[in-house]
Amino acid sequence: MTVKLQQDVKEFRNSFLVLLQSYQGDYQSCLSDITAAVQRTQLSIEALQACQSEAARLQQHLEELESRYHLEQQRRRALHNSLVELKGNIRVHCRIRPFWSFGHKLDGSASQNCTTPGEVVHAVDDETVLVRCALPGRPPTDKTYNFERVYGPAASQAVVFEDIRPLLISLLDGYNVCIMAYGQTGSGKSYTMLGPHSEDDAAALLSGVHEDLGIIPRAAEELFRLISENPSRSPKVDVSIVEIYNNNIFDLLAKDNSTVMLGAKCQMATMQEGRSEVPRLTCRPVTSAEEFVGLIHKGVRLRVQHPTLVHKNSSRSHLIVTATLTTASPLGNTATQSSQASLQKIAGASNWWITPPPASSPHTIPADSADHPGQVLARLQLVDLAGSECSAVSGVTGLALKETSFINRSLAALADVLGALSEHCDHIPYRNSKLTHLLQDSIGGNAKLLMILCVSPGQKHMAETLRGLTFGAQARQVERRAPRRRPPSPRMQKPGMGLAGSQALP
Ligand SMILES: Nc1ncnc2c1ncn2[C@@H]1O[C@H](COP(=O)(O)OP(=O)(O)OP(=O)(O)O)[C@@H](O)[C@H]1O
Repeated sequence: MTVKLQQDVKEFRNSFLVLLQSYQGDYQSCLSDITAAVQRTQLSIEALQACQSEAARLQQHLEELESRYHLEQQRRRALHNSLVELKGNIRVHCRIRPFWSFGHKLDGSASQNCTTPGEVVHAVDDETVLVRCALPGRPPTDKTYNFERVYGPAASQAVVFEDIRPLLISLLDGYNVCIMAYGQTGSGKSYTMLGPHSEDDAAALLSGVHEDLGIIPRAAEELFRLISENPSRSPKVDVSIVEIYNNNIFDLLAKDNSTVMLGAKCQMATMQEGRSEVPRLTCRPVTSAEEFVGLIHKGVRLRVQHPTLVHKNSSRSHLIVTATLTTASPLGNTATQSSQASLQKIAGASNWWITPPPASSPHTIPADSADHPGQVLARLQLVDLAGSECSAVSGVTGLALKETSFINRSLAALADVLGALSEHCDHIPYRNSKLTHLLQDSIGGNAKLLMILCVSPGQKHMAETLRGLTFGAQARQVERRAPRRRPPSPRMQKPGMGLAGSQALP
């Protein structure tokens, strides 16, 4: 019995030992698996860390490349601007207004730089516009247009004005400057130049919140800010406002009560030297941005506006605001031939803000009279053109149809003038329309001319949009004389009388 028990215990021990050995084998292989897995994990962590540091290196490299690219872009743009200036090209900026479905404004972000069905015009980058042309029965095609600057629908009034600011510095440097908004009806010209409309009062478009203000009130503010930076040579500023309605010129600042509805009708006259002028045009001196904007209020209230199917507050006339700057020349009316030579030198200097000579100098002249000889004169023209439109689309009839046809004819005359200029024709047909006749010196003369091409992004406006973009692209091709500073002329005309009257340096 005892022997049997001992035998059982021995067998149990043996089988236990076999079992234990097999578990030990499993344990060993498990352990080596775990060790291998840990090693693999460590390798992965190291690889991950290596990847992470490589990604950080690439990110840094990318940031460096991006900043170099932006720098290069800025340099390229500066070179392009110098080239444009040297060749006397017209600068064209294009602004795409927000998209409104069913002709109504979308609220908030819906219209901001994202694609909505029916929205066919896009800003690809800040120099390229893309139009997705989808005609029924044809595969969609993309057309691109390049301009000096392109603003998408989200661009604020402040961003648009930032690119205008240098032109005001040029104005105070003695250059004539013209900024003109062109585009289809309802494409945002008045919004860009003046600000948003008020339902009841057209002039209230200037009294909105500051961030909504357009180029004209901002330019008035900037002009007087720049003037205040150098009070010793404060120029005198005179403002005139005219509209061209049905190919007639109306003085919107005329006092005459009988003309209160439209302003006084004016004629153009050609002076002996061939300059075109509007005689007896009202010209008001202003001493602050508020006074300047006050006059614009007065003028805009008289401007002709009618609703069309496209646009409720459609401007039916071209509005031209002219600010004329008169200041004391650094040399006075006793200037001799040699002083005239230094005058030319000063006119060619990089900064117009020239410290006046000491009071004892024989060249010193009083700075406060517009008629005083030896004055430097520069002119700023701000133009809100009436909208180009297809009468079939805008739904106009009767008198409105007549207005539309005058608007379209004057814009066609503008296109003809630009076409003749770009082909360097001997005859430029400025006199085919009051608009081109009045703006002759700004378009073909020595002014720095910026055209702001406003476009609607919707499919239904595509034909007009393509026409406008083609017009803008052609305008960019026009090479005029390089803009010149006005020389301080010994006998300067009275400011404001000659809207188009400026003389180039010889
Ligand atoms: N960028 C913009 N952001 C917000 N609203 C805009 C913008 N552009 C235009 N609008 C609005 O669109 C409407 C039409 O614009 P606007 O009156 O400036 O067009 P227009 O081109 O001057 O038209 P018209 O030639 O018929 O006078 C207005 O209600 C204006 O406030």
